[in-house]
This record gives sequence, C-alpha cells and structure tokens, in this order.
Amino acid sequence: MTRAISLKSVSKSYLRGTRAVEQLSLDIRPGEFLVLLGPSGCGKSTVLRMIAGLEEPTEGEVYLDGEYATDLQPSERNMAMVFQNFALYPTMTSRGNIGFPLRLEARGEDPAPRVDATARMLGIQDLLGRYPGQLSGGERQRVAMGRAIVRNPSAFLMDEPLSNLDAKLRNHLRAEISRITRELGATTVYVTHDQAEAMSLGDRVAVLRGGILQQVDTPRRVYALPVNVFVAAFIGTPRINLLRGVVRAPLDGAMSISLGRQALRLPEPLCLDHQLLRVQQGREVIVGLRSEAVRLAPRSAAGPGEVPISGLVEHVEYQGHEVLVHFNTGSQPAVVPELEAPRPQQPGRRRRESPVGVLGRLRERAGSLRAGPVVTLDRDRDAYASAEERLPTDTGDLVVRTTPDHDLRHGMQVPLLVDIDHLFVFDQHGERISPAPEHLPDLGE
Ligand SMILES: Nc1ncnc2c1ncn2[C@@H]1O[C@H](COP(=O)(O)OP(=O)(O)OP(=O)(O)O)[C@@H](O)[C@H]1O
Repeated sequence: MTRAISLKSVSKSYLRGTRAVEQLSLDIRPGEFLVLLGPSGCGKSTVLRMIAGLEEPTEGEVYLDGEYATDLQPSERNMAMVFQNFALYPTMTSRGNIGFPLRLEARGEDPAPRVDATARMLGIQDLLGRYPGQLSGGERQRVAMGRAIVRNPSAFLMDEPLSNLDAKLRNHLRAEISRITRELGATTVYVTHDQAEAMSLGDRVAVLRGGILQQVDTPRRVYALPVNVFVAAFIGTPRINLLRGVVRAPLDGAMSISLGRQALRLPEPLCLDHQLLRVQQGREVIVGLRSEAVRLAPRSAAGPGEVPISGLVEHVEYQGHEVLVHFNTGSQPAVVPELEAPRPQQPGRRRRESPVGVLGRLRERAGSLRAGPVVTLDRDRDAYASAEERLPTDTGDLVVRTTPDHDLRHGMQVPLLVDIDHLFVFDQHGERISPAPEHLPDLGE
C-alpha cells in the first residue's frame, strides 16, 4: 500500500511568533521518495511533523490520497516515522522492539512471522535475540527501521535517520533505505540537511529556505537548473563559484559579462538566453560557474562555446582522484549570507582584518528578511564593497576541478577556458535569469 500526500498552502507559526513554514504547497506521488532539504532551522521537520499529524498547520490543508486529512490523528494516517535518535526500548530484545507495534495493533496475533520476514528483509535475523545495549549504532538503526517497516505502513517519514552514524555506515544504510522503500513501494518523505544524501536518495528534492519552498525537482534538474542563487549554492560540492559581474551589451560590439579585471565574452551568434540578457545592460548580476564549467587549457584549445580567462593559483587541494585549484581571477565573490562559512586559510598566511562586522550585519539582514532577496547588490553596494575589500582573498575567487596530472604551484598564472554552456546568470535578487527561467532543456529524463 502506498499513498499520495498533498500539502496545500500550508503555514505553521509557533506560539512565540516563529513562522516556521510559509505557504508551502507540495504534491508527493504514491511510491515517490521525496527529500526535504535545507539548512538548519528552515522548517523541514515542521513540514514532516505536519504530514505525520504531530503538528497542526496554522493555515492550509493536508490531503492523503486526495482526501482531506488535516484533522486526522497520527494513528489514523498509517505512516511510520524514523528519527535520528532511534529510541529502542532497552529492556526488550530486537524481536520485542520490532514486534511491539504489532502487539498494540493486532492484539492476540502472533507477531513472529511478520517480525521474521522484516528481519530477513533487513538482514538482521541474527540480532533478534539481542538487547539494544548489545548492538552497534548501525544495527540499532536497522532494528528501528524494522519497527517502522513491520506495520506495513503506506508512508515512511524519516527525519535525519542517519545523522548519528559514521560516514561509511551512513553510505551503506542510505543504499539500504533506498532499496527497502522501493521494494515496499511506500511513499517516503526524508528530511536531511546533507545535499549529497538528498541527491543520492531522492526521486525529487524539495529545497527549503526560511520556511519557503524554493524548488522541487529531480536531483538532476535542481543541479542543472537551480531557480536561484541559494539553490545553486546549496546543491553541489565544491560549492558553485558565484562572482559579481556587470552585463556589457554595446549596440555595436560583442556582448560580455565583466568580472572585474577580466570579462567573459559571450560567443556569437548569441543564443536566445544571451540575447535576453541584453536588457540587463549595465546592471550588476551574479555569475555562477560550477567547478567543472572551467578547465585548465590555453586559448588555442578552445572549443565552440569556450571563452578564455586566466587565473593566478592561490591554493591547490589534492583530493586523490582529483584536484581543486583555487584561482584568483581578479573578480569579486558574491556572498550568499546564510551559506557563508569561513573560508579555509592557507597555512602560514595571516588573515587580514576580520570581515565579521559587515558580514554579521548582512547575515542579520538575511535572517530578518527570511526568504526575501538573497543578495541585493544595489542597496548593499557599499556594504558589499567594504565587506569584500576586507575579505581574505588568499584562497581565490574561482575553484576549478581538475585531474591530478597538472603541476601547479602557488603564484602560477594559468590559462583557463570557461564553458559558456554551463554559465548561470542570476539577477540582483538572486533569481536565475540565464538560462531563462522558462527555458527547460530536455535533459533526457
Ligand atoms: N515547538 C516549537 N516551538 C517554537 N519554535 C519552534 C518549535 N519547533 C521548531 N521551531 C522553530 O521553527 C523553525 C523551524 O524548525 P524545524 O525544526 O522545522 O527546522 P529544521 O529545518 O528541521 O531544522 P534542523 O535541521 O536543525 O532540525 C526554527 O526556527 C525553530 O526554532
């Protein structure tokens, strides 16, 4: 059994006035694996709890299989929840823990056959006689999964179920959760702040920010066509390069986007998306370049759609199979306040004056605006300029992913080719303007 879950303009305010979720509408298809993704405090758990019936929406409605369900008790919804702190009863064996919901639900019925079938599915038959204190973290989480599965629920609601486990186990259980939910065909809503987890698990990913749904789409599409600078920056590792640019569209010359000391000349004939950028002439924009959109190669090697720039090597991060090269291209990074983490420092180099004051103010502003404009360059022009003048630039403004076979050292000037097909342009409010919002290329899905 599986079910459709629909939220219609759902909002939730808590007593002290916190607006945790704002006008959220979402249709989750039967059997779908939907991931709710966003930074801490963006309202993911509140959405999940409203679906479970543990929290009542302040406004809006919940529908299950098309039926009005806002007022249904949690027990009437036939959903199972799995939390990160998989609380098992310490005085019961795994068999007792898994069979517990059945004993409540179907009194007098022998739970053993269903407990055994569930344990087989999870590969934990050998653990049925053990108490929680005799199990590892991963084994305990599997028993907790067993307790959720055994009732044959129509939907699973999972709130960061793997966050207490180490990375290796997390990867392993992630694959298992994916397998089991697909085998059962149950609709699954999974909360995480880990974008890699979201991308690997979800049929679709719903990205939240400040209680507002930003985008819901397949992992491939949220990566390839983020609706705004927040989604672009939240999805993908290393983080997308976001640079401040100005559109130059002279009537009698080639169009380009100036990036401070250098410019990206848009290849001619201009594609439709770039023609549409003409109206931005003279305006500040945010240029988004993923680390794979730039390669280390001379101008002479440029293919169609590749334009040359150059960068000064600031820092080289060896990662074994690949290398992340931090370049200084003389451009100014655009800041996404909620996502800004301290940049790594190079050993032996002193950080210039701390930018905490200005960035702190920007963060406060972003917090008070909640999901308002991400970066308002015009109004914050002075604040941004001063923030950036004081930002440490010794880790570069452009991170490029490459193979380990380049011999790169600090201070080298390196020719780069930017693949303009992978260029994003966002307006001053952080909304994507190129590729144009209505542009939906066939991604072969
Ligand atoms: N019971 C409550 N009373 C008051 N405020 C609450 C309550 N529960 C959550 N909040 C607030 O609502 C907002 C959203 O919280 P929620 O737990 O849904 O976020 P989250 O995205 O799941 O965060 P995390 O990833 O840290 O768990 C936060 O600002 C939080 O402080």
